[in-house]
Amino acid sequence: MASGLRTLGSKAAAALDDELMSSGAFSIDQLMELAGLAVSQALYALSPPSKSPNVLIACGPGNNGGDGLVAARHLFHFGYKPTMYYPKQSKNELYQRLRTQLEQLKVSFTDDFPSAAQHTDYIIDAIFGFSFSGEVREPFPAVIQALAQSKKPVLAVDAPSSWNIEDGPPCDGPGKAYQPDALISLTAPKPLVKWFTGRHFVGGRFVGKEIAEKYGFDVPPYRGSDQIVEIGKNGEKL
Ligand SMILES: NC(=O)C1=CN([C@@H]2O[C@H](COP(=O)(O)OP(=O)(O)OC[C@H]3O[C@@H](n4cnc5c(N)ncnc54)[C@H](O)[C@@H]3O)[C@@H](O)[C@H]2O)[C@H](O)CC1
Ligand SMILES: [K+]
Repeated sequence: MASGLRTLGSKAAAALDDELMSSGAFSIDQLMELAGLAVSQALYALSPPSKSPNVLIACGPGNNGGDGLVAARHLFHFGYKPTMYYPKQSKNELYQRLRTQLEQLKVSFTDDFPSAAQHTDYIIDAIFGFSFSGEVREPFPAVIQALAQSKKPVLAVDAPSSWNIEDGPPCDGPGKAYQPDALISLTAPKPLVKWFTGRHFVGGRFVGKEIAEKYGFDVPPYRGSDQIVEIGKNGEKL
């Protein structure tokens, strides 16, 4: 309860996703679009394009990476210049379409994350979310290392990548010293927020009170038409 809001563990988050996409009648495209839009709005709240025009977005192989691809498109339209690092690309049609949409906007892709990280203004970590487990596999250890050592601010999507969803930062390895500047939790904070010390947003506005109660978390106190809400250490709206 470090954020003051009740949290959602990794198994419950996956079960909720399944329910939203079965009896809830949502498609993954819809959920990912709202999640990615919320990520882009969190970055805008943290640092508008006039302050940090260049954004490097690291995307992993799953839906966390998909949120990063969607966020990049919105950020482009907000006036940022996104650069993508997306080393393990899924053959799934949804991800291919998200990539094509970026290519049509002439968004650039890089293979060298550590070098790109030195020449950007802001970094988005969309590598792993609530389905991450175990030790970080190649090619991501060097990326986590670069995130941990980054002098540029980092916004993590749903989880600081390499952190255990329930137990927080790993005891050793490249993620041990990783503490991003900001985090956007999607739908609800995960238990790892207990170890997180930066600015905390919640987004992914697609769940009503009834479902939230069933899964034991709170619908965040969104204001008006906002897709995100910043949460203080005691759960208050900032
Ligand atoms: N309801 C919501 O809030 C929604 C959130 N979304 C986002 O989806 C992710 C969860 O997505 P999922 O595809 O289940 O998993 P991940 O992206 O977290 O990762 C899976 C991916 O990573 C690989 N992997 C796992 N462990 C490791 C490891 N140790 N080393 C290397 N690779 C690893 C695994 O093989 C998979 O390929 C959630 O966090 C939100 O960001 C949805 O967009 C919308 C609904
Ligand atoms: K992440």
